[in-house]
Amino acid sequence: MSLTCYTKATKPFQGQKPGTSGLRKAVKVFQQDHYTENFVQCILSAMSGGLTGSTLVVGGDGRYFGKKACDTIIKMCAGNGVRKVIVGENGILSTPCVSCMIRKYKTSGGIVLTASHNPGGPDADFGIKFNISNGGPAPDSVTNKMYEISREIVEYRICPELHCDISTPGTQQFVVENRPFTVEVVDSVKDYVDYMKEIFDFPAIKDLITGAKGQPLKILINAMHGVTGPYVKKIFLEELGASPDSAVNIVPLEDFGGHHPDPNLTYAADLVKAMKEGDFGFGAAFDGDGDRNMILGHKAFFVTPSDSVAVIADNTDSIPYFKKNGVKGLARSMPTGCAIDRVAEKKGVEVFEVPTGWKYFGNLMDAGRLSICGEESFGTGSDHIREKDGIWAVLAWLSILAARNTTVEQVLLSHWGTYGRNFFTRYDYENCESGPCNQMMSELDAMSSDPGAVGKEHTHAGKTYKVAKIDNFEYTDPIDGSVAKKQGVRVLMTDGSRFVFRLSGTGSSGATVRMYVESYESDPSTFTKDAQDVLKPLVEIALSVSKLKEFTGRQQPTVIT
Ligand SMILES: O=P(O)(O)OC[C@H]1O[C@H](O)[C@H](O)[C@@H](O)[C@@H]1O
Ligand SMILES: [Mg+2]
Repeated sequence: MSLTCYTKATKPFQGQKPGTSGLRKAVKVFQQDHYTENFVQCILSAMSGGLTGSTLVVGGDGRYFGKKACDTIIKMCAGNGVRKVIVGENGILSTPCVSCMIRKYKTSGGIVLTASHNPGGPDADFGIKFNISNGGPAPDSVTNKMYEISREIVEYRICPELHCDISTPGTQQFVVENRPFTVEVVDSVKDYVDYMKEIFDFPAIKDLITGAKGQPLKILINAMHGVTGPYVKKIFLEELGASPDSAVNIVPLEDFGGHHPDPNLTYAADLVKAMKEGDFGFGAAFDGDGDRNMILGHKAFFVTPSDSVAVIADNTDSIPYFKKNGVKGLARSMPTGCAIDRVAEKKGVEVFEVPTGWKYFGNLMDAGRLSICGEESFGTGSDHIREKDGIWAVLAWLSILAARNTTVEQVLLSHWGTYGRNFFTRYDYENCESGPCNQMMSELDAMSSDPGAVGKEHTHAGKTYKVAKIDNFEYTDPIDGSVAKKQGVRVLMTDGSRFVFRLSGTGSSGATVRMYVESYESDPSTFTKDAQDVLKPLVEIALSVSKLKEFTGRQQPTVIT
């Protein structure tokens, strides 16, 4: 029997503009009649190359509304002439896994159902993101096209009679308007786990964890009730032989147990506490969709994401993938601490500074100029896929510990001994009023064209910094020449210290201000100092230059990293 498709009349919704990582809004917004359908139609209509004969990967982090959205997407793919949809069992696929599968099966792209690290549940957030055929988030050219379409949309195509069961792996064949249409429900973890086994030396990591060659390394992995739970279970417990108490919160929940599934010192406080109290040598947490990670050592020794990527880049000889493919270039997002730049210099490879957002790394990777990159926002990854990858980062760290037979803290101390330490901190002011924050940003922006601001000295608690340059970061992609403007105001000091202000692109309501502060120290006696103490004078100067407290009305940040 051939199923019938329908063209449904609709009207544009305001604000269907994909942000840094897709369209993120409250679940209630997505639940409005036609809202989700409109946006899915925009994705499908914006796909270059057309849909006939195409295959798409669909899956997400298991948050509330994910299954409903999967069902809608499958029906609309059928209605729009897509040939095949590959969907994770129960709609579950981590973001790195979607990227991996798009590349492995050479599909036209994929749709990821996640609001990443934002809370989930009926009163929380949902999100839809489109990834292109290289496996990475759609670039601005594509998301702008989606947005243009969303402003003029009058109809969408759907096959409402198509009922498919995504709860068990297997292939389901349909005939839709006399065309074949296939839905393949796949095991959520298999392709990803197979790939990790190619990239890393699993037996070496297993020896480390089980103590085959000495003391076992006790690890504690906290999946924060996000999508990584099944991946953690398979990889760390089953493949690498970690004991059952090594993994917690590994059952994905639609509301992440009511928490923010965000691996930082505030929202992953239970991991920090357990690491402080227990005798674990290594701890890690991931965000809702599995692309972010936080790494901790014994007694909750904190590895900043900016240092984490630099350490991985410095130790590629511990990872078979890089031994095989070499390291072509390194990169970080602009606000990320500059530790990796020093590694690139020593290794004699290119280093790139891109705007915030993983999508900016994709072209460089596709052009064979970038192997390892990271962001201060707990994102670390490589050109093995086109998303950042939390579990990959943990396996990279465990590979380094296995090869060097040492601790997390010792790895950092020896890294700083070689390169010096880039002290880094980030202050977040979440959910502020948008108007005053925009005003603050435009006043900061105005300073970049004020010649009087450069050369000015700022002093706090006996420390003086002299402004060398102020700009609003602009990036020209070396591969396709596209330009991203106004990516954050940077105040650069003559000694290489700096602070940066930008507004978050991932919040779902109000404005979140991010302030990033960094200073470089080469004196070994400073290396073990607390970053907050070392950076305090510059933090105070940044607060006073920006008049942040006046604009936001906030005396304290919501989160300090
Ligand atoms: O815009 P923000 O809230 O600072 O978030 C920035 C981050 O958002 C997501 O996680 C993106 O995948 C990252 O690439 C980006 O760094
Ligand atoms: Mg994420």
